[in-house]
Amino acid sequence: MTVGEGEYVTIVGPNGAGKSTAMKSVLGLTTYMDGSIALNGEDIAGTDTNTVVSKGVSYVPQSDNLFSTMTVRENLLMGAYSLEEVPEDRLREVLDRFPILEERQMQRAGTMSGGQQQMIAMGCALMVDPDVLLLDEPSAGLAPDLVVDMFDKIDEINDAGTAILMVEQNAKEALRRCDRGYVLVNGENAYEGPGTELLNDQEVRERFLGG
Ligand SMILES: Nc1ncnc2c1ncn2[C@@H]1O[C@H](COP(=O)(O)OP(=O)(O)OP(=O)(O)O)[C@@H](O)[C@H]1O
Repeated sequence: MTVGEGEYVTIVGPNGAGKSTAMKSVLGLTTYMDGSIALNGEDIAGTDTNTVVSKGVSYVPQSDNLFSTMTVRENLLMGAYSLEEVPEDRLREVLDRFPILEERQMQRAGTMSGGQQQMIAMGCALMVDPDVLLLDEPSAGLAPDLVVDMFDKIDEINDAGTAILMVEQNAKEALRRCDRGYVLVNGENAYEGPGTELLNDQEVRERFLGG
């Protein structure tokens, strides 16, 4: 799989295909037996997570992606934990990107709605101003109208220049929004191509998109 500069790439596929594992492998959060991982041409296989983040890759896990007893502001500052200094201007940019987080800065993260919690997690990941943002099922568990808001937010982040690699169960919407997509099956790329091409491919539709 590749993600180009500023590109928006989606991975879809059945449960257990290895989508989350692929992301965790990039971040050094799991072990793997084969394959290679490169960032800007540099081999980063086996690199520890902090170093991968410092090289411009950030990640929002599917669950357990925030500190529920800490405030929104504290959570965002934790996103910058790996940096030597808390970048005040970056905090400002993240709060501007998510106005609800600015309003609720002093609220405990665990008391906020599912959609808002997902925004906190995304805000945390953006604190390091990543070149590539990895998102594992950002729309999981959200009400349909919030799903649209979430995808709009991701579009905005991508439009601002951050490349996106996103795993999504909401496959049709994800493929509609992205530049390119992969359909992962049993740990292998079964199909790949521009999102709209996959969306219109009859075989992909029948096998993975519910017709
Ligand atoms: N290439 C692989 N080789 C061996 N085991 C793998 C591989 N990819 C994934 N697995 C194992 O398969 C299981 C499911 O993988 P993973 O959670 O990445 O799937 P997923 O596509 O993200 O599924 P879900 O949609 O349910 O989250 C995990 O236990 C993982 O360790």
